[in-house]
Amino acid sequence: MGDATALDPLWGGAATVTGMLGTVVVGAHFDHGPTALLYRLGCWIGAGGWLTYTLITTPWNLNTFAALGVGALTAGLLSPLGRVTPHTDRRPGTALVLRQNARIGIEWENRLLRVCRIRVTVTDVVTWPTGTGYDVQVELPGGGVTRKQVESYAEALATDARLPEGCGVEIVGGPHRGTVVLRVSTVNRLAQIITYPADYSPTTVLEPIYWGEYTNADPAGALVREESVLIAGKRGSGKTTLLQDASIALGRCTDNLVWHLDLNGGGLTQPWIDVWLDGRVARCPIDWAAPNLHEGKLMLSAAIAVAKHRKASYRQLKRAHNSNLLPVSPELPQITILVDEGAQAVKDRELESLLSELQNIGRNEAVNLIISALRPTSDLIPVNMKKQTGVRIQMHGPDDDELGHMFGWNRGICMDQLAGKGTGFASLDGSVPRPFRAYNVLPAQIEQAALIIATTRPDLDAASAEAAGEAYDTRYQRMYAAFTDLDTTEEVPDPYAHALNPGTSSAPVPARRLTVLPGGRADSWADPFALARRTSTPLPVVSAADWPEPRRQVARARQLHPVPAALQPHQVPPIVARAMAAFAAAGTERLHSAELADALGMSQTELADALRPYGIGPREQPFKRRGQRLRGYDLEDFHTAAEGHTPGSQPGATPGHTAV
Ligand SMILES: Nc1ncnc2c1ncn2[C@@H]1O[C@H](COP(=O)(O)OP(=O)(O)OP(=O)(O)O)[C@@H](O)[C@H]1O
Repeated sequence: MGDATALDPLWGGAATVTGMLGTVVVGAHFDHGPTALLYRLGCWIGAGGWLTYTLITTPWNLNTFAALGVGALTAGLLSPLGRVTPHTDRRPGTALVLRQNARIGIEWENRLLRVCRIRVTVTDVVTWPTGTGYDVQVELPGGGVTRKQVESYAEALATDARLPEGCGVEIVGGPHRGTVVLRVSTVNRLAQIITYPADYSPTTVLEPIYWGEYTNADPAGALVREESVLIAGKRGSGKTTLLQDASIALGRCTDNLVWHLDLNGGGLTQPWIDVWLDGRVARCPIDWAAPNLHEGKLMLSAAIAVAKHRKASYRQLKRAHNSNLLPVSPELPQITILVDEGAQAVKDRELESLLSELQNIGRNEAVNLIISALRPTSDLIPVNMKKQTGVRIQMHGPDDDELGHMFGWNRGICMDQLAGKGTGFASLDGSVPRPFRAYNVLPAQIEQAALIIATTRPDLDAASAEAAGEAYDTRYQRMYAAFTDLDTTEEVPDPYAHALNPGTSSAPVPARRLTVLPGGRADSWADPFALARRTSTPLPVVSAADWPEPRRQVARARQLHPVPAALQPHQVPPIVARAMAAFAAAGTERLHSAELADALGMSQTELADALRPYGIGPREQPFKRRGQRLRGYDLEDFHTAAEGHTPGSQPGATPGHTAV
């Protein structure tokens, strides 16, 4: 046939070799397995050999046709061998796992036998999507081996596995009590600083709030509708930063009010309320802040009064909702008191008993506590307070003992698993403590959040405000004085006294001097409200921006950000609040129309239509952003609308603005 076609028989050999090589390469790439590979190679050899032979001789005789027929028949009969089936790998145990994880499974079975003397079966190995570790699911043997036994070996297992510094093995429950999941981190994600995600959009306290990330990048947080939180850590370990994370997360909840109790001079609160003191927002983002002992007692007494009042007054509401738990809402918000440096607070016996009483009675009535302390020991946190706390957090420090004091002993955790400031262990309702990193948050970001939260946070329901009494009504005057470095014993002139009480002169407000009486249970000592009533004249509730400037340069800020004359309770329309959140997320005060529309998931026309009723429209003058000169929106217009809007009011169009 070679003569007839003028083809050299070498081409037959070349085609055979090329086909075989191709089969090997493709087979290796797709992991076809040895049987399929041998079958395919056999086919190439048979077909290639026949072709070469016929090129040398001729196909036109009975022998070559018989050989062709026998070859084709054999290939057909053996064809099932050439079928490619998905590759599986059977490991010791019952389950099938992917081949790259099989080795890990066998390693961990051997390790558990070596370190814990427990013969387990690995049933699954799942690599984390972040690539920073993996979960090993193991089946415990029968005969009384428990999860707790494995837990106590967590540190030894991490050492045996030669995990990098800062990485560890967490032992958590599996689908049933006979299984355990070992969460093995292989990259020290805790060593990476994570900033608070710039999302200040409205949310609810009925869902968990988040303050950081676990090692596998899951969000770290807790549901704080009912559970109180205890955060312990040495100085500089990141407690205040964590409380700031919680303040942002809770501030975003439209059914929660944040109160701060910081006896170290109010450092926790200051970055929040500067925007209010400077007159940039009409409402204080933090509903009440107590920077000293006297104010702290007023606050806690008011909180207890609210809780007791709610217990008695909202029975019908609970019945209507068929719920034992007070149904919180923007009209009936939870109050969460964040106490920075609780040790200072519990040094004072009266404050301590107020805190304890509130913690005992406030759960159902949605008056909750988040407390930080230097140590989780009974000298700094009363035993009962710790016992009543469902969410416990211990920040990083040099002493492993602190973990024992906080979570109990032999939990298989150690400080080596953490990575310094801002990292800690969190345990929710007695669960195995998990290492996490708290979001880092800097003052500029708190200010951004404060601008939004000042407009989206709820007001205390009227009934609770009445129960909280005069101390609550007049809190802003005292906060203003305390946070602008005014001496609270100084006389603060009241510019509204004359206007509100015609016929009287603009009398100065008497100094507030509260005497705190020592000793006894909360109900045995003097009512701080009565003291406050005796020593202070009631003042109207007004915006800080309307008060006389004390020692701050607020005039310039007021010129830049004029605020309405009086502080009126009002609600910000959701579209305005969402847009403000988009500005904050973008970290800018001006956004092009397309950018804002994209951020809100609307078309530009829909956006313009939605904002028009509030008098907001794109600015006439285009502005440059990211190299493009286009028309867009200015945050200032949203602030004006947010501050000016009251329910039922008819907002008019802002002069100078036109719709898209
Ligand atoms: N989550 C974090 N990420 C990165 N750095 C952090 C984090 N938390 C805290 N830090 C760093 O640690 C420093 C101290 O933090 P912070 O003031 O929150 O600690 P603290 O425990 O409240 O201290 P103190 O008890 O002295 O008030 C911060 O200035 C910051 O540099």
